[in-house]
Amino acid sequence: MITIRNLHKQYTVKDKSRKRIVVDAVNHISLTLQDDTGYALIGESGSGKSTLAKMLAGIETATSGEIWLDEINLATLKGEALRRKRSEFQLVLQNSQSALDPRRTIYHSIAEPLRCLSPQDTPRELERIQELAYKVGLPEALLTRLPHELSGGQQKRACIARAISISPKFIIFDESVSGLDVTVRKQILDLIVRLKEEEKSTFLFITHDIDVALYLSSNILVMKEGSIVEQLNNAASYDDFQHEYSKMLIAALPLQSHHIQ
Ligand SMILES: Nc1ncnc2c1ncn2[C@@H]1O[C@H](COP(=O)(O)OP(=O)(O)OP(=O)(O)O)[C@@H](O)[C@H]1O
Repeated sequence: MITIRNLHKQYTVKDKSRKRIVVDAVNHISLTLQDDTGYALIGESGSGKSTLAKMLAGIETATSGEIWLDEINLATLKGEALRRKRSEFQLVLQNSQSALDPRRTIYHSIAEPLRCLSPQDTPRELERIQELAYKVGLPEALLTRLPHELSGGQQKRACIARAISISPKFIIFDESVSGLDVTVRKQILDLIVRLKEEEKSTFLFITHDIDVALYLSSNILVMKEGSIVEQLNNAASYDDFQHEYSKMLIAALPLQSHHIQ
């Protein structure tokens, strides 16, 4: 179980007149994410979704507040213990190309977390990487290629294989299907739905697209100006959203809403 307690993130930025102002990107959020459960987090651009994801993934430090994994407050860990617990949080970013080392093969990128956490002998590692490639629908022949030799969808599959390689407790997908064409986007969404069933991980899927959120999960969190304004546990359609802001997001959808087919 992941427990977020009063998590806060402030950035200091300069406004137009170069005066320093403080932005509350994430504003005292408290939240519990259950094991082996899928969640979708939606909100407009600038609502703080990525900042929350980065704090969960350990890329950003919180200004205040706590993140607990089961009975452990991550802030109390150091060194190897922290590295091990941190590896339980894997992040799949929107831009796969920047997430994969451009000079190393796809095999190497997928194997990296495994090598860091639990090095295995070469035949066992090879077997595991082949198994992961199969799981995410990545042809084995692509493992020896460099990232730029793969399509956007294939790169995404490689990033997902990397994230699940060490069977983490928690996987965060940050806008992970943005920028893919409609058909490829659907394939990756279906892959994520399947993996959610197969893997014993908690999934948090971050998107600004309410249709994508509904397609992926019935547990939906709505974020506005750094706060979670609505949390649904059995969402099945637009009608389930009650908060004014959620309704505004739905009203702002194009008339011919792009339900995922
Ligand atoms: N490194 C940073 N320095 C200063 N301000 C930042 C930084 N990162 C984010 N912010 C600000 O924090 C707020 C939340 O940004 P964040 O990227 O978390 O939103 P988001 O909901 O993920 O948006 P998007 O959907 O566009 O990615 C915004 O006002 C943003 O300008």
